[in-house]
Order: sequence, then structure tokens, then C-alpha cells
Amino acid sequence: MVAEPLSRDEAEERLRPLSGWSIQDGRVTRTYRLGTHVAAVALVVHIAQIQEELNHHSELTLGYSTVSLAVSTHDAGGAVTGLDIALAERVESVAGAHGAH
Ligand SMILES: C[C@H](O)[C@H](O)[C@H]1CNC2=NC(N)=NC(=O)C2=N1
Repeated sequence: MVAEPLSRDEAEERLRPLSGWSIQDGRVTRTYRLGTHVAAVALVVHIAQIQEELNHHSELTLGYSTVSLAVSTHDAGGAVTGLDIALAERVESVAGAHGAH
């Protein structure tokens, strides 16, 4: 089943409990900062595992000590859906243990 697009208001409402997450250019986004490059790489690997589990994949960008995600739902014509929020929730639930902020 294809996920339904969320309204901008509903998407923002559901992101509100997730610190640092927002909608930019029609995608759910966040940038994490980490203490070292290797810590950032480890977070990328963990996010990749979550994305495979959910079968939902962000544009995931590794910097020296930063990790950025941007995601919308291609199967819904690029709209923000509950799948994007679910990915944000899962990533947020593990990021702290990596020392990401
Ligand atoms: C065939 C496969 O299930 C789909 O292409 C999945 C994979 N990952 C995906 N990721 C994202 N962000 N949007 C999708 O619609 C999507 N669809």
C-alpha cells in the first residue's frame, strides 16, 4: 500500500517531539553533529541498517563530523508521508547513544 501524503501542518505536528527535525524544501531533514569522523561514520551505518529494515531511504550525507538526512516518499510522488516521520523517529531513538546532537 502506498503511504498517503501528509499536510504540511500534520507533518510539522508529528515532527514537533523530534528535536532538530524540520521540513525543508519538501523533505524531512536533520543534521547531527558528532565528536569525531569515525563516530559520524558509525551513525551512518546504523541509519543504513534502519533504512533497510524499514525499506525507506533518505539522502544521507556524511561530513567530517556531521550526518545529514533528507527524506520524502518517492512512491507518493515525493510527498512527505508517515514513512518519513517513522524513519525520523527511528533515527532519533538511536542517535543519542552515538553521542549525536
Ligand atoms: C521498491 C522499493 O520498495 C521502493 O523503491 C522503496 C525504497 N525506498 C524508498 N525510500 C524513499 N525515501 N521513498 C520511497 O518511496 C521508497 N521506496
